[in-house]
Amino acid sequence: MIEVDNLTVTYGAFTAVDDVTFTAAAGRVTGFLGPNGAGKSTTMRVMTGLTRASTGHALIDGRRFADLPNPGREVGVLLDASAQHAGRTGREILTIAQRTMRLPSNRVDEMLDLVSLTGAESERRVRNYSLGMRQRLGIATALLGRPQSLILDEPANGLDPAGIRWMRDLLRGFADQGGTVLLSSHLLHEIEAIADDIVVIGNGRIVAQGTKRELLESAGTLVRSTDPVVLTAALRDAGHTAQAAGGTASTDALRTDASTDVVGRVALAAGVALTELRAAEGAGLEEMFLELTAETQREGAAA
Ligand SMILES: Nc1ncnc2c1ncn2[C@@H]1O[C@H](COP(=O)(O)OP(=O)(O)OP(=O)(O)O)[C@@H](O)[C@H]1O
Repeated sequence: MIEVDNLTVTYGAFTAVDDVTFTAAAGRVTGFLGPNGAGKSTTMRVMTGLTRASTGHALIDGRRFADLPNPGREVGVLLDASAQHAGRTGREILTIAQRTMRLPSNRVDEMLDLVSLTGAESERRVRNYSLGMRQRLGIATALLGRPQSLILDEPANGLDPAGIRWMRDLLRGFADQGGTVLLSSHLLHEIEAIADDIVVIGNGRIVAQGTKRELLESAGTLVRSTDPVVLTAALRDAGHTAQAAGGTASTDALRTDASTDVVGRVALAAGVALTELRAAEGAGLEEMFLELTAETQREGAAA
């Protein structure tokens, strides 16, 4: 289990992480989702002892990373796949990690097999690896010490579709065996496809968290009509929320907390023809994410 309690990180006058609290539970995949610059990497750097918390703390199975006697055996970390020593081969990098963690030497070949790096590829210098190969090597390094927890920053970055599927299955299997997986992404569909629990961060603050199901249910109903202005007013008069879906005014789609049958009745009474009516779940997490982070997005801020 990974616990983050009231974590704040400031750089001078700038607050990169602002009183963040969440838990990534054992046996579950927790997706840490947010736009660029939201504070995901900074939070993960605190978890792994690379950045100091200004206040609050992050614990891995009840202990700070710095207090773990052999950290690689407790928590597998992949923060930046390109940060590996470019002049070493993949095999050398794994072998050094294997020795540092005092693991049996056959773990290196086991991990190379697991991440599908061939013998020839493992002898190639990392500077000649593709980004996807670096990610695979990074995941191999993270898993080497049979840790109970994984902390992965944008692990799908650079993987092709088959690689993304492979990683998803790997992390699912890890969680199903009781492991804790925390992975960050700004790729909403990736998180939606893999996560059990989701923590959404924007401008250093948690803007939503819960199980994927809860967050999708809270997405409400999506409705398109011939007259969104009249329908918005009618829904609000009936005591419901109604706003442009996706946080923009340039669409005829509305999101409301009213159920689909209520929307149908309100629209009929208001004389508005509906062109689409469905649970917003089908629209996926993306709209909710855009809406939740509209104020914190760079594009949103510039608009
Ligand atoms: N050492 C530092 N000094 C000053 N500001 C920093 C430092 N490290 C990070 N920041 C700032 O903190 C904010 C959060 O950055 P962070 O890397 O945690 O975001 P992120 O959510 O991981 O974004 P991305 O998806 O782009 O990787 C950014 O505005 C960043 O510029």
